[in-house]
Amino acid sequence: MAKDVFDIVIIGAGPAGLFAQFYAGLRELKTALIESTARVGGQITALYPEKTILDLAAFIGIPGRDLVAKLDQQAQLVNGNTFLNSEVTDIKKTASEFSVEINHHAAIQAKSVIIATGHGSFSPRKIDVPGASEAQQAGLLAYTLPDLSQTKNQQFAVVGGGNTAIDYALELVNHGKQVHLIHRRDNFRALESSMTKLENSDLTTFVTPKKISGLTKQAGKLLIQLQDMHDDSVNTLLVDQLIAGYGFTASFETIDHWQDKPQQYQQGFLTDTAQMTTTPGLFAVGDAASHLGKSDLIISAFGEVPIAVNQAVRYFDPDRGGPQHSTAINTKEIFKHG
Ligand SMILES: Cc1cc2nc3c(=O)[nH]c(=O)nc-3n(C[C@H](O)[C@H](O)[C@H](O)COP(=O)(O)OP(=O)(O)OC[C@H]3O[C@@H](n4cnc5c(N)ncnc54)[C@H](O)[C@@H]3O)c2cc1C
Repeated sequence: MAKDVFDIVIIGAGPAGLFAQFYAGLRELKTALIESTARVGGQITALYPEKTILDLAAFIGIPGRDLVAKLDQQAQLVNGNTFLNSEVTDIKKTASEFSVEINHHAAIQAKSVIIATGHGSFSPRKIDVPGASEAQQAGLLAYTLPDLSQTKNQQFAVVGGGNTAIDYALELVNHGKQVHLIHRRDNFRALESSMTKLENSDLTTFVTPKKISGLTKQAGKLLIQLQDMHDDSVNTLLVDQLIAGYGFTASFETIDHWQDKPQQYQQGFLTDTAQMTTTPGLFAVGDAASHLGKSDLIISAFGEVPIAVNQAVRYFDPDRGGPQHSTAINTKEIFKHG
């Protein structure tokens, strides 16, 4: 990771963090967007990508995944650095800067920080069966997709019945991989068009209604014991890798260990009208920001972002002035591809 000092480090790439990166780009700020998971979109990506969001100004309903795609596309118009699989494990304030620790080792320096962590870091729901931790250590069980360019002629199993599992299975099929989709029920709770694609693909085998009862390493592969949900009969399946797609849970545990953690209020950090927390230079937006009357809605996050970014500039560069209206911005100068 670069040793430069960023103008703003944005923690969390949910809707608030993604929009913050774009807006900060409009102000030509040097930003790093740090996200603990492998994917952007926060709660929308993790919990409800297929739901139609109805309460956003100007959209007569937009599916969650389409909103995330648009936010991501917009953030990529400007210069900004994005680091996925990177959890902020500590924040320390020095005399003039913030030191933001990533994954317990590397630290980056910033003049200001915007916390957009929602209700905490997402971590995958784990499989709790005999042999699971040994299989994970051996690289035969994973909770996110592997680098698919490195996998040739491999057989995968995906377990789970919701969006996460279906997204993983579809991604594998789209890369030409054989997928055994294991679920304890015959029905899946996922986007219909994704299910249709999987059902129409020769690469998918549905293994239902079955639950995994054990995992065993066998000559570099993984032997999955499967128990039938109707008659309890057991059979096995041998694959190169099992990907568990049980979804994610959010936790404040990591944030609770930050050294310069600002004062908390309800489920977030107490913010003033400048979106500043109780630590000067440390701002919060979206679900991570809390004050009397706050609504945890995407539209509220979008409104808080310009306030936080503009006040961050005022914090580290009081003479700079601004902001200007976006109509006065020369996109040829600011957008990466004019
Ligand atoms: C089922 C459901 C339906 C909803 N429907 C609607 C709706 O219709 N309309 C609406 O307006 N709102 C809706 N919401 C609420 C909306 O999703 C949230 O208000 C919104 O996601 C908040 O965005 P955010 O960017 O602040 O946080 P999040 O979306 O929570 O994103 C936070 C990101 O920060 C990351 N992160 C956390 N801690 C760290 C760390 N230490 N280091 C690095 N990264 C970290 C997380 O992994 C996550 O990606 C719904 C919520 C749920 C659960």
